[in-house]
Amino acid sequence: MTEKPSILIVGAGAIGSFYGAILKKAGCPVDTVLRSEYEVVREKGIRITSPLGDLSFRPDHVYRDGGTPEVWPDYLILCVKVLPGVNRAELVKPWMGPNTRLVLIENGLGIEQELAEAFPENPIISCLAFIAASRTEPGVVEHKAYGKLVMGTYPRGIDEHCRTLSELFIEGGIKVDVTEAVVGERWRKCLWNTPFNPLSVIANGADTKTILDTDGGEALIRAMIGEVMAVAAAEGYPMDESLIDQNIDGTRKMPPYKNSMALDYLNDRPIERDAVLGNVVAIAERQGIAVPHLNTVLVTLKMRAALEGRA
Ligand SMILES: NC(=O)C1=CN([C@@H]2O[C@H](COP(=O)(O)OP(=O)(O)OC[C@H]3O[C@@H](n4cnc5c(N)ncnc54)[C@H](OP(=O)(O)O)[C@@H]3O)[C@@H](O)[C@H]2O)C=CC1
Ligand SMILES: CC(C)(CO)C(=O)C(=O)O
Repeated sequence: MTEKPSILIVGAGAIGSFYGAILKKAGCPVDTVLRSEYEVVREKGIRITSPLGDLSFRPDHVYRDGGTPEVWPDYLILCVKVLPGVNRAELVKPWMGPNTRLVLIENGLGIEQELAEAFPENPIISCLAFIAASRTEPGVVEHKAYGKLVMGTYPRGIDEHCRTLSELFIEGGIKVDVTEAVVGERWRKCLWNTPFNPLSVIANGADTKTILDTDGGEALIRAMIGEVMAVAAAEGYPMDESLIDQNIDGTRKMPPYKNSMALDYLNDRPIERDAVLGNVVAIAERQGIAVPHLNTVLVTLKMRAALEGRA
């Protein structure tokens, strides 16, 4: 049997724990770097309930944030929230070896560049997760549904490292689409996240059904998707208008759903406002594209943050 690549998860919350468990199922050695959950995971491992079965596992090594690795991992998978004030390059630096491939499973747009600049010699694989999962208590994750990954080499292409990792995820039991144009796929995913995630926060943690069924809600979402599309097109990623209907129809078919940003808001955690919305508005400004709905939502969220002392 050939030896499987070693994996190190930095940020083993809902997403890191779930995809770490999938790679563990595929036979990879999986280590984790933890902050607040270090003690509990060292003692009890990571517990994951899932429609795929019990995915609980014990990481081969549990490191504490600020530690140093015994060996460089083949793949470092970064799954922390993308937040202002969190320097992700500094966070992963102690764990990156000369041959480590850096894998991002995080939401947002324009989130790879700073890492590509910090680690110009290391291949970067960018992934989009289509999944409903949340941490319910320290070291415990509930995977509710879905789980597909879309992944590609950043900034474009599909290299051998990306191919190998995608095959391991598939072996572990999830669906994967590999793409030559992962940045375009980020824009496609933002058609959903950029309207729904921030709006759910303004609407006090509203789920998808409440957002779409409220008088004017669907129209607002459609307008916001249209604005994201216009910015994407200006950046060289034109998309078919039919994607607006597809996003609305697909969301209506799901049970009422609270996205990851709504859950962060409801649990009094910082939200990924700039990764998901602010960066899109900044690109729109650079491109000279008017995005009045996106801008209104962004400014409103900034006001809320100012009131909460988080600006
Ligand atoms: N949950 C979901 O359903 C989906 C999430 N996503 C995206 O996936 C990404 C991860 O989200 P999710 O897993 O839900 O977030 P979680 O909050 O569940 O997990 C983030 C993890 O990062 C850890 N972390 C933060 N800083 C450090 C540090 N310095 N050292 C070690 N660990 C650290 C946190 O630890 P601590 O507890 O100490 O803060 C936590 O375990 C986000 O970009 C999100 O938008 C995408 C699709 C769906
Ligand atoms: C698309 C969705 C809703 C789940 O994959 C997500 O990205 C989120 O919860 O932020």
